Amino acid sequence: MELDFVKLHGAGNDFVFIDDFSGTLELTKEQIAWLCDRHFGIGADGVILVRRPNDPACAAYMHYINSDGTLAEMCGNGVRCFAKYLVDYAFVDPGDGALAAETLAGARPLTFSVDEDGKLVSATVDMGTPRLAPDEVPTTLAANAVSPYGEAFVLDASVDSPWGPFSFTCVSMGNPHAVCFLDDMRALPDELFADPLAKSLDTLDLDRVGAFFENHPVFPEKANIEFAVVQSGGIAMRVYERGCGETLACGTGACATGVAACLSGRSGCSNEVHLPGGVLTVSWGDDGHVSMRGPAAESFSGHVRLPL
Ligand SMILES: N[C@H](CCC[C@H](N)C(=O)O)C(=O)O
Repeated sequence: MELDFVKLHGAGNDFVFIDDFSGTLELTKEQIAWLCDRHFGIGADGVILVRRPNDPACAAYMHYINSDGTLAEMCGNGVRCFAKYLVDYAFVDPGDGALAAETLAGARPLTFSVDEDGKLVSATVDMGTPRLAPDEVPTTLAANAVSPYGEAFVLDASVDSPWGPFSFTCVSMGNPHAVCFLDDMRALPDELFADPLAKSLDTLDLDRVGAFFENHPVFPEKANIEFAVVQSGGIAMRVYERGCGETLACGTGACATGVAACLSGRSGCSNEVHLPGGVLTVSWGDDGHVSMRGPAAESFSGHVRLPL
């Protein structure tokens, strides 16, 4: 099988885009894994197929697949890159300044800005309303708090691990997220840090602790695991993504973390989220919707012959 592709990223969270408007492309898990392989393939956190929308109000349907071949309901950085693909490759007029993307989690309206060549540079996405009820995340952890909207939710609930207990606040942005605020890293065991004398979010061994909780039974559909520190200048965050491992950024994860920080009283409801790949601005508005703003960039395009 031979394919044309375009490689794009949002704050370093990167994707292989393939035009599948005919809706005929079926890729196996092995082919997805090969496309995402950073040594033998193109290299990406996921694959996004651009398909004809079911909702006529939407410009196109974004079919997002994690690098392990599993489907995900929503992808925030992916939506901004999706908008860039649609604008830059003439599916949408750059002058429109707005479009709606259809996803498995529903339509996601967005506005975008373009450069002097009419190429999209950033987008602000309406990420919808966070779902907090345990059965909507989903998690088997019991609700222990009530949100300002009267929703029972899981706040800083302790889950044990080989390295002691970690506390999670659970939020769905269409996909499941568990946010752990590292309020006191000194309490964590030295073995979890590359430099025990300088315990920090940056030196936390995410491949061990993230993988453990991604697959924990309290998350029946697995979960994206965020570790965050609320600081005066915003929220620092790293993410171990369901079906991908650590990524440089996660849009839905940044939204979930902003919502969790607000719900827990650690911050207000508008935050700059600082990730290894860049900064995303998230706001949980009075209308209950979360707005996410951030960049989108094209790395390269090409043609590939899949070996499988
Ligand atoms: N990186 C994506 C999230 C992908 C979520 C996926 N890993 C899942 O299984 O939910 C984002 O920017 O929102």
